[in-house]
Amino acid sequence: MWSTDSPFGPHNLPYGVFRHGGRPPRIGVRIGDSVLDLDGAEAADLILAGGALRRPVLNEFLALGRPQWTAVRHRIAELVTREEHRAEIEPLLVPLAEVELLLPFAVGDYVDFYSSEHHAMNVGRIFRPERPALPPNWKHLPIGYHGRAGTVVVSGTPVVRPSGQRSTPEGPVFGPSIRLDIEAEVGFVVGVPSNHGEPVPPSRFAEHVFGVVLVNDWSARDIQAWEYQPLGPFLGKSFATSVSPWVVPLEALAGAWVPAPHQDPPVLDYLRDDPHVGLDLRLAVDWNGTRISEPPFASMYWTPAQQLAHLTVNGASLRTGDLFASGTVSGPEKRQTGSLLELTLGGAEPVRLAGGAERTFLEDGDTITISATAPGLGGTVVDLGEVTGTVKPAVTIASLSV
Ligand SMILES: O=C(O)/C=C/C(=O)CC(=O)CC(=O)O
Ligand SMILES: [Ca+2]
Ligand SMILES: [Mg+2]
Repeated sequence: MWSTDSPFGPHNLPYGVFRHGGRPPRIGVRIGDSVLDLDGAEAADLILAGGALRRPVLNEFLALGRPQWTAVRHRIAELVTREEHRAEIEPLLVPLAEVELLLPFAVGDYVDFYSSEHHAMNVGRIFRPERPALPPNWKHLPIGYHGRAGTVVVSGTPVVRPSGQRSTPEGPVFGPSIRLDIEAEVGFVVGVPSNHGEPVPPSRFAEHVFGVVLVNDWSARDIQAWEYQPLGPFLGKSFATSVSPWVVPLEALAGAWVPAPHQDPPVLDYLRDDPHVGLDLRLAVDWNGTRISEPPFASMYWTPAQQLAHLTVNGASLRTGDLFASGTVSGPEKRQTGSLLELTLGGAEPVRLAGGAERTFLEDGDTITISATAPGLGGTVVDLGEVTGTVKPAVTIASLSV
């Protein structure tokens, strides 16, 4: 049976969807280096969830709401910690190494925020050197945009280098991006929908949000810089957004809430959260195996509850499976930035990787892995797993049948 010594012990219990032995996708929960087959557990009446665990995605389970999430979590914890259940669950355990992990939920709407003050300052200086680094609205509302849910992919999915327009002194040219970048982010997964027309205040965050994934918001900086004004990110970010395969329930992060940075000027009433707290998630970014950055999520200026309140304040409704990402996580130090744009100062200062290779932006064949841990209750550690992706060469127009 498992103990909390493992960062994937019974205090974590993240949910995912896996394929094993040629069978259709099933919902499972990670425990240690195994996956507990929850489809099998519900079929055997070891867990009662009204059939929601016998589906190929988490959505029906996500829609059940917090009382049911808690009940199922307690039951799973019992099953994996009590000796009396060993014989029942042993046939339902699959080695992690033998499974393929799939996108765990059907993504509804996808929103990406811009909530790290350090990131916004850094990018502002690089993209708009002639203007104040922070736009005038930045400290009054969590800036965001609606992204492309259909290109959210699970960790491990190859990322094909996008082609598009970029600006040159001779005018715009078309071709594969030459400034392909990453953005290390944290994504929040909505379970319980809201009514169209009714804002969701910060106090109701935990009623609606089920849990957390890690996000890499791949970004083509050259395409982005040319296209984004005045409407915001479009093709420079819509080609792929990778998420980690394990959705870590908010309950597993109960020991990770910390006071969020003080907000000055004070925010408008609808954005006031009490307590004003963020999550102490410690991210790490590896480039071809070299650790290049350790972004601290606790430094985010806008909290997830404020982001949720803002994105619904106009009456926009939430749907099960909606994903809202925090925005790039960058701390105050250079080795804490969540994008290569920042780490290389806009491509001016290369990063040296193990083996001596120098990089500014991503080359074909490069692999980026974002991982994270959080403090758990009682001195434990909660592992959020990782989101990884390898860059594949651009598909050239000539190779397509037009
Ligand atoms: O400042 C800009 O024009 C652009 C900023 C970004 O690209 C960042 C973005 O996608 C939002 C974020 O991840 O923080
Ligand atoms: Ca982003
Ligand atoms: Mg994206």
